[in-house]
Formats: sequence, structure tokens, C-alpha cells
Amino acid sequence: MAEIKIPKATAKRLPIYYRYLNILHDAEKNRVSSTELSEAVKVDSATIRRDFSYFGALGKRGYGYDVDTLLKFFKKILNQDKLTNVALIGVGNLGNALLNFNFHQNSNVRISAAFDIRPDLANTVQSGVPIYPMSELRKQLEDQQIKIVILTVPESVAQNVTDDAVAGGVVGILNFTPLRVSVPTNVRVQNVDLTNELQTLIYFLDHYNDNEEN
Ligand SMILES: NC(=O)c1ccc[n+]([C@@H]2O[C@H](COP(=O)([O-])OP(=O)(O)OC[C@H]3O[C@@H](n4cnc5c(N)ncnc54)[C@H](O)[C@@H]3O)[C@@H](O)[C@H]2O)c1
Repeated sequence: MAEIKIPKATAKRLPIYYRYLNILHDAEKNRVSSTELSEAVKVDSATIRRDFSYFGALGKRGYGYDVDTLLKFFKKILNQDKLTNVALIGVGNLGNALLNFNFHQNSNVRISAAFDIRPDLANTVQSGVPIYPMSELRKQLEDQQIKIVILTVPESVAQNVTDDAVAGGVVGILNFTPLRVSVPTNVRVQNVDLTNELQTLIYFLDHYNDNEEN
């Protein structure tokens, strides 16, 4: 399962499919056609069929896709059957908001540790998450086997903090800072930029008058 290589665009759509399949499952639906799925998740059905084809012949002509089979499959591929602990570095405005937002309710991801340089924050608990001083970063990452961090520190320290996290064994970074951090090739960085997202939204509203994915 882990060896399946899928295009990035397909990988991005997997959580969307997964969420909708859960809704179907809760509604006790046994099967779904690519057309139905297409209308629900707003991805055209040819794309859905192509996406699913990367995983082998999962659908049957005239029957559609078996919801439970798909669900099991996606659960496995998205690692939803195991809890992933992530750490957050930088407990400021944005960091606090993310700590407050309980990821665990909707997914199997949980922020299990947070770090900050502010001495008054160290050894406190915010939104149920323990805050550690930066001096404990490596030890905690290693002890808790955390491989993913959310980066919400000021831009000026983002590279240094990234280097420390990578030295602690981190292989995935959700980067909220404006800096495009440099990492070794085995580390993956996902940048989140709300300004970009807003600009993309405005672009699509200006250029397309329906909400089909183009
Ligand atoms: N991607 C987005 O859409 C988006 C939106 C808002 C903010 N941001 C970015 O997120 C980051 C945080 O923004 P904010 O408003 O929460 O800032 P903030 O100043 O409120 O918080 C930053 C926190 O990082 C801590 N910190 C500073 N240096 C550190 C270090 N070396 N190690 C560990 N912790 C350290 C500070 O003590 C503070 O608690 C900034 O880089 C900002 O540009 C991104």
C-alpha cells in the first residue's frame, strides 16, 4: 500500500473523497457511482475515475463503487486507522488558534506537544496540550516519535527552528510562516498561505462563473 505512487493532485483530493465516503457510510449507503460522487465533491467524474484507477480496479461498470471497500482503502492509504501525533512550534496568535482547534475531532491527527521560547509559556498546558521550552525540542520529538511539526514562529527564526526540528527527526512540516524554508530532500514542506488562498479565490470568482474545478 505504501509503495503506491500517485500524482500530487490526486493525493490532495483523497481527503475530500474520504470525508464524503464517511457521510455515505453513516447514511448506510452501500454503493456510489462516480457521477454521484462527482456532484457531491465537485470534482468531475472523469477525474474521479482516473484518480481511483491509480489504486487498481475498484469500481464495477453499472454498479459503481462499493462504499465500504473504498472507505477501508482510503482509511489505510490516509493512515486514518492510526493516530498521528504532531507538534506545534510557536504558541503565539496563530499557534494558539491552532491549539484551540481540535483537529482530533475530524481526523486522526492530534497536536500532542507544543514549543515556544517564552519562559512564561514553558511547562504550562494550553488547550490540553503541554508546552515545552525549545531546549526540550529534540528530546520530546524523539521520545514521542513525532515526525510532523506545524511551524507558527516569526519568519526571522523559521529557518533555525526548521533546522532544529529536522535534526530531531522531523520529516514533514506544515509551514505557516512566509519563509520558504530549506530542508533536506527527505523532508516534505507544505506551505499554508491564507493570502494566497484568498487571491486564488478572487481569481476564480473573476474568471469562472460556475464552481466547477478547472
Ligand atoms: N500562513 C498564514 O496565512 C499566516 C497567517 C497569520 C500569520 N502567519 C505567520 O505565522 C507566524 C506566527 O504568527 P503569529 O501572529 O502567531 O505571531 P506571534 O508573534 O503571535 O507568535 C509567534 C510565537 O513564536 C514564538 N517564538 C519566537 N521565536 C521562537 C523560536 N526561536 N522558537 C520557538 N518559538 C519562538 C514567540 O514567543 C511567539 O509565541 C508568522 O510567521 C506569521 O507571518 C501566517
